[in-house]
Amino acid sequence: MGSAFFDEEKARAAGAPAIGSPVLSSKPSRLRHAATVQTAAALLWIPQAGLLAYAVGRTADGGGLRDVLWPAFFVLVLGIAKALLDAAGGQIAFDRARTELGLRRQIAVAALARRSPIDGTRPASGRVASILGEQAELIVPYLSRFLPARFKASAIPPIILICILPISWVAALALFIAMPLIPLFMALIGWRAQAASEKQLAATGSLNAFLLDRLRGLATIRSLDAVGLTATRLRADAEDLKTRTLAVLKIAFLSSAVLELFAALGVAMVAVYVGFSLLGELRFGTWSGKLSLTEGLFILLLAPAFFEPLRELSSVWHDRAAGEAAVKALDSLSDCGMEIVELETAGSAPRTYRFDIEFNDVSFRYDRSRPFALAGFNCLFTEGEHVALAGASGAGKSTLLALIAGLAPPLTGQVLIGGRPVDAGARRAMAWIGQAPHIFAGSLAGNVLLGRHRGILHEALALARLDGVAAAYGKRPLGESGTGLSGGEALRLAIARAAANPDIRIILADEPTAHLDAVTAAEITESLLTLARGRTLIVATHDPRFAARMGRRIAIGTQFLQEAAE
Ligand SMILES: Nc1ncnc2c1ncn2[C@@H]1O[C@H](COP(=O)(O)OP(=O)(O)OP(=O)(O)O)[C@@H](O)[C@H]1O
Repeated sequence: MGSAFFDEEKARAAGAPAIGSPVLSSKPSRLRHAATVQTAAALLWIPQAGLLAYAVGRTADGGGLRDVLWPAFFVLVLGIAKALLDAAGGQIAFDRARTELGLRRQIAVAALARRSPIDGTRPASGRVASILGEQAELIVPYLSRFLPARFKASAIPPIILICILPISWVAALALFIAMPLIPLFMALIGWRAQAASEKQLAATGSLNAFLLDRLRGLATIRSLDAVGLTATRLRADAEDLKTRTLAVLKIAFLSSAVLELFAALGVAMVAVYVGFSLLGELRFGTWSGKLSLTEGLFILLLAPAFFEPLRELSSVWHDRAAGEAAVKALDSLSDCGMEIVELETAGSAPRTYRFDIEFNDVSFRYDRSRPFALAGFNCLFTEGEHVALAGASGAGKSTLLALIAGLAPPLTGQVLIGGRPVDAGARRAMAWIGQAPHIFAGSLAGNVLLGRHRGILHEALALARLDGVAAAYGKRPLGESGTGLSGGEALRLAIARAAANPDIRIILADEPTAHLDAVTAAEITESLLTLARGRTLIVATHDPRFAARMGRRIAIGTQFLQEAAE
């Protein structure tokens, strides 16, 4: 089911990291290219500073216009090259980051699509929407800004140091002393920042999940006068999120303040040394006696550039914490849970043989802590049979239907359809009619056809006895989640959907007449029986009148199976 629209192998081949891989390490070469280009752009400041210092020095020594114009021209050319390189590097990094995000999202969506709808441990929809839509976006600044900034911060300061050292060992020493303090403090802060970001993202996810859940159940909340309580809980959650967001911001401000302090100290030390050297007060620290104006200016121009990459790293430091937390959150969506049966592509061609359904010694339980929902179950449903599954509530009737549909694999034993495990071909021939079918936003006809050809619409509506309702609605859209349709009409819509699919050979119905009045239940029964002519119909039901219309009745018990031919 899930793999029908996403090929994980393809995504991997395109460079997506494996599910659960905590670091974004796939195809790092393009990011390294981007970082190299941006580093080259930043390094162009060194010749620019040299040219500027030379021009000022020559002017001070009484040079003419010629000594200023040529350096000015080259400074301009280098400036243009620097801007172009910087823009190109930024674009490459951004493109790569968006591609990586897309692949990560695809993997998470594919993993979610594989999760069985009967898996109670599936992440809440609100949390999934928050992670996939909002939190995942934090990966882009992490990749496009933090990783290149880290590369620049590790490459540029040493190169500038190498340029300054031959002129003045004191200036180089001042920068060298200030440099390691910054990464040290950043690392200490970053360690706290990631934990804070993870907590903040978790709080965002759970607030979204809570909000979506309560919005869905707004009618229940109002009818049970629980609005106040819900609002109090929502306020508490929002307060919690506020506290966590402020904690993240506090760390972000702290890291900026620490960096600014050390950067300012470093530049100030160099400026004081250069100033006093030029005034002739200090006569040490160079390899060749006195510091000239050109040399002093060159050092002064390079000192802020020495700290610039570290400053940039600090400004994106928070992106790293948030990005890594987002990667973790996205990966958590790919955690293994109960998965639907793998639908092999080989079996995806329409099946032409008999659709007998066979249970061979099938056992199933939802998780280790629960008792078996089905234990050692053996049964054969021959094609075209109409079977009622009876049994006490919780006996395992819905579970049996779910196993036929391949919504989960059996723990032991086999479920075979036409002698083969459930595959795409068998799935295509199945219709599932539950008690509360999902109604999509849109018209009634659109909901019945689900993209199929309109030619079949009239017949499907007539079979489900839904033509009157359809005529009343016309092209008007149905209310959200089918508001405006009665329970019986929603069920008829589900029957019409099945009738609109000509490939249906097996109909699985889970208590279709529950909660309906006797007349509507009888109508639904008739529609289902008409739909099931020449097809297999397996119905889990507590309705004795419906069960009496079936060809066979099977009593399901947790520990036993009793079959009774009618
Ligand atoms: N998604 C689920 N996750 C965990 N346990 C489940 C899940 N669905 C059902 N169960 C448990 O499995 C057992 C069988 O449930 P099942 O829904 O198959 O019974 P049923 O016969 O269809 O019941 P009913 O007639 O009330 O619909 C029950 O103990 C139930 O609590």
